[in-house]
Amino acid sequence: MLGIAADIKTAHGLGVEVCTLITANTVQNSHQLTSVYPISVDILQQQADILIHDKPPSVIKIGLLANTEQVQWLTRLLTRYKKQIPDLLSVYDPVGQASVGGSFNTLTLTQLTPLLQQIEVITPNLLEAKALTGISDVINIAQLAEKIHHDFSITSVLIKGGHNDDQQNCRDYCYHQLNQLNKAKQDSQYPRDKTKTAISYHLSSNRVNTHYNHGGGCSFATALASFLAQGYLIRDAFTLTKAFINQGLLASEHLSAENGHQYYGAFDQQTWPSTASYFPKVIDELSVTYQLLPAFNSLNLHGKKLGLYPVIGSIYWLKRLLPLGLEIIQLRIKNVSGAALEQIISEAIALSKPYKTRLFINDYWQLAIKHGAYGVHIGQEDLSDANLAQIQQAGLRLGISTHGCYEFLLAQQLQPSYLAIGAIFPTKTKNMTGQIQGIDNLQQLLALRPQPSKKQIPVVAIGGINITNAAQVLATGVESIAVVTAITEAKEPEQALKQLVTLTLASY
Ligand SMILES: Cc1ncc(COP(=O)(O)OP(=O)(O)O)c(N)n1
Ligand SMILES: Cc1nc(C(=O)O)sc1CCOP(=O)(O)O
Ligand SMILES: [Mg+2]
Repeated sequence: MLGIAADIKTAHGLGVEVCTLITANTVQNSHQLTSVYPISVDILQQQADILIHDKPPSVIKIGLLANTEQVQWLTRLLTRYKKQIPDLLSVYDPVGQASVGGSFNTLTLTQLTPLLQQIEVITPNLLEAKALTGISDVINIAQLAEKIHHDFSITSVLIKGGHNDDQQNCRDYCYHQLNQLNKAKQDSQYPRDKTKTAISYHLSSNRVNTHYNHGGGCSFATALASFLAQGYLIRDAFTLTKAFINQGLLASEHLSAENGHQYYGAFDQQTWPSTASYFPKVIDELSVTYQLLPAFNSLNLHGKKLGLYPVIGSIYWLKRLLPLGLEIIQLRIKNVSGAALEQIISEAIALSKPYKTRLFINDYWQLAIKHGAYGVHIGQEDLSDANLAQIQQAGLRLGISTHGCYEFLLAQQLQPSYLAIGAIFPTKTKNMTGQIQGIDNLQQLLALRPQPSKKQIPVVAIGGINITNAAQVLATGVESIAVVTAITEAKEPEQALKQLVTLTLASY
């Protein structure tokens, strides 16, 4: 393995246990690589055999492979491990050329192919992507990524932007085939557009001017493997990885400048990236479509707090809750369509008019516009079908569901009236498999908002919240908690609502 120190520092910085198998001793510094001394596959086999008895890996990150014997050995090893550990993921950083010049190996594509066919995630830079495809003249990232996926059946192809021409921005690209990743955590919500079999997007950040980037490629792949090992979905793992890399590069920017960018130094692996400014801009179909859309109207709270946000499924519940003086309620109708649906929505909107309560309609944005609702709540699955420009022009407020940092950053760019984060805890109201955030993730996502001095979009937490755990959720600083069953299935709903309102107000 190349960059063994970088790998260990990265994984430990991110709270992941790591075992390393060294495939070669290299003679290199940050200026040059002079020799590579491969380790025999006999030794590697013995190490793998003994380590697997300690603890099975959840992710294997592969870096330098020095010769064909090692490639063949690893191909056999991965084939065997995958039978033993069905959820095992492998991340391959196709190390070939050293960033400081010189080659680590002379492997051909034909020799590498059987191994590539065992890989789930690959992280080439532009030069490596060209070598993997045999395309030397085209700089169409999408074409390169799709060819890598197609030729080797690799589920996720992440092409790093470090070698691109753009001097201002470093744009990394992800092509992700929608089948089994992350195997361990099936994602019930994705893709937004259910007809798609693959998604692609860019993550873009300002280019950082530092020469302290030696080992950055290893750190990228190991950070990605570390986030995947912790159960993050690929889009969130990739976003966190980009933030981790930005954080490390920015940490050395001043050192590099101080020495006049004269020599190279080691990439500075740090810990969990928790500052909003390290996180990239998400560029996908949705952000491109709506890049010029103005911000949605705010909730006009005039210093008041949003408080408890009941999400209810009938006119019966609406009539029961409207007189209770809440700032916000959502009507979430499921399994009704046609005229009956329109009747319910129009009646709900009419019923809410005499009250100060802001009524949001879930999903049915056209009916919400038609009948003049205060706002509409749109989930990730509905985002590609909804016409956000129409909602905005009609003056309706918009709430968007998010589950993880990729969706949160993207939704934040759309400047809705509020953002929802869920599911905080397991819930029986909706299938949220693979999307349970917990308190830690909620806190991490809240840190992705702009500094309090800038305009912050209110955040609502949802999913499995009840009287027992509400205080814990509110302690994170969310503006509101949204609940379904904590009210609708309570023995005494008004009493439960009152308790939740008290807890919410006490948290401000
Ligand atoms: C406040 C709030 N947050 C999230 C949701 C979930 O919306 P969505 O993802 O569209 O799922 P459904 O509610 O439509 O099943 C919500 N409704 N409200
Ligand atoms: C409707 C819904 N959306 C969620 C999300 O995370 O987007 S969680 C959820 C269910 C909320 O119901 P309860 O309060 O009964 O757990
Ligand atoms: Mg919805």
